[in-house]
Amino acid sequence: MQEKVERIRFSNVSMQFETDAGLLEVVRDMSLSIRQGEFISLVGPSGCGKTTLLNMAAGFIRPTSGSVTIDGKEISEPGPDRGVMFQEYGVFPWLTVEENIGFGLNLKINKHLTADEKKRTIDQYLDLMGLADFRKAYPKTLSGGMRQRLALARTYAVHPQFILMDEPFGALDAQTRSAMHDLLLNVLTEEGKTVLLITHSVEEAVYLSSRVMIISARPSRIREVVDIPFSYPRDRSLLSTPEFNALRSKIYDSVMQEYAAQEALGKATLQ
Ligand SMILES: Nc1ncnc2c1ncn2[C@@H]1O[C@H](COP(=O)(O)OP(=O)(O)OP(=O)(O)O)[C@@H](O)[C@H]1O
Repeated sequence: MQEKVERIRFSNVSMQFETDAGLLEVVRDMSLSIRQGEFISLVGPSGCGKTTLLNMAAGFIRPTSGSVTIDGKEISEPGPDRGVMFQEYGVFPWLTVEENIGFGLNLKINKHLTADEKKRTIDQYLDLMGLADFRKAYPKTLSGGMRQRLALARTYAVHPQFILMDEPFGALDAQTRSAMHDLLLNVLTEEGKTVLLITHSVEEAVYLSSRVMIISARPSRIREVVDIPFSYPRDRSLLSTPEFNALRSKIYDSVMQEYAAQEALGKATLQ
């Protein structure tokens, strides 16, 4: 099999934050690489530094030491090659559905697009996400699942090469969450994106990812990288196979050990 090219690389990354209680060491000497077309999930205890890592890849913050690069070039700021999606704040409440999808298309970076091309892209994503009947609606009138579909459409419409997602489905009910997983997998299979996802759901991580990285308690390092051997496209029948359940249990056990370590750390800090 041909080796896929490396796109994002964390090299010996450390991160410390100044806090009222002193210096907080969040990430210690972490190295990891993400290859073209991979779907990587980060799982680990709350507060271990997952969002901090994603923020570095997004270009929102820079590490205290070490480097984070895309195609060998140091990331120094956010860029249109990276679409970022959070649990909340994924959509602008003051814009309609179609204006939200069109937002990124109207930025300076896309000034080469004609009005016709923008409209076609907006229509395409309205259809793909099942939002065509709501194009003039404002986000507050949509359900949680529809808002997340809109956030996904907005992220996708500008065709980023990388999708960085921080617990994007955390607030959704189980059914909507499942529907979003399958929608995401469909779109990804069509467009071959490289994805970094943070999730607290081990099942979600195993179902969606090609590799799952288990992050340790603080100061975080990579405890384990688990290859997920199931081919794409995937469907929900995978969830009831013994292979899926074995991987889920194995990862869950590792994550729970790190949760216990993080909790002990919290108690030690409180003493
Ligand atoms: N700008 C900052 N200044 C000070 N401390 C920070 C800052 N950003 C993050 N932290 C601290 O760094 C630690 C890691 O935070 P981070 O949000 O990366 O964790 P996480 O693994 O994503 O957590 P969760 O799973 O709960 O979202 C936390 O203790 C947090 O309080």
